[in-house]
Amino acid sequence: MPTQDELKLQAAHEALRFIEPGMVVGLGSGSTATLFIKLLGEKVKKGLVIRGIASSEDSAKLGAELGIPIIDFHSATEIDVTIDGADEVAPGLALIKGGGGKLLREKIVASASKKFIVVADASKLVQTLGKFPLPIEVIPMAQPLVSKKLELLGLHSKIRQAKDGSGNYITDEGNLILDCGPTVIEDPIALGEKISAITGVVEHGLFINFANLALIAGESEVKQYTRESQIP
Ligand SMILES: O=C[C@H](O)[C@H](O)[C@H](O)COP(=O)(O)O
Repeated sequence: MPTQDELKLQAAHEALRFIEPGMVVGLGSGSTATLFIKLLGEKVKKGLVIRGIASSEDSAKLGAELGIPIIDFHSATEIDVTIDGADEVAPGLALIKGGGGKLLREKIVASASKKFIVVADASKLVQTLGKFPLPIEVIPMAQPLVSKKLELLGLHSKIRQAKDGSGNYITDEGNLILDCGPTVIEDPIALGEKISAITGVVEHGLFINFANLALIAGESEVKQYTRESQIP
């Protein structure tokens, strides 16, 4: 049986089929998107001409190291296709993202993308979002207020800590991440609107109506899911 890392690699590999010469490609963040960036870097070394817009400092650095020309929204305001990972993929291709803390720039990149393709292994498929704690990016000064208001929505939040033990995790934009739940998110659109209405919230990790396609690697194959697909 393939390992989870092997499955992630298979999904990332499948995404290469959607890249054409001359495209502006959105570079996602996280372990699966990183595998895709590495594969894309190999193609660029062999002569593929594309430009990348990165969804995090990490992905920008990696892309540049691999020889992918990294541009920003001053050079192009439209992205042909973005390849990114997800923490949960539910029916309708409703997603939770932000497990790696990059949700804000990821959502900006997704919002500028003509096509947004999720790459993941089958463990990310769920019927209902929320088992993975929902990440919310908040302005540091507002955190206690935001946490209190999230409680009123039934969301118990914790400030994310940096993995190296240096204290609070700080995003690329200098903010905090609150991880909320686990919970059961029956109506992600309604919940997203309520969270966004809290002053001090910068962005949340619910990505609804962003993804057009998901490439999900299971034991025997990489399956394509659209918004109409049943999630097994
Ligand atoms: O902030 C991180 C991103 O949203 C990632 O794309 C997400 O957490 C999935 O990451 P991974 O591919 O490592 O499971």
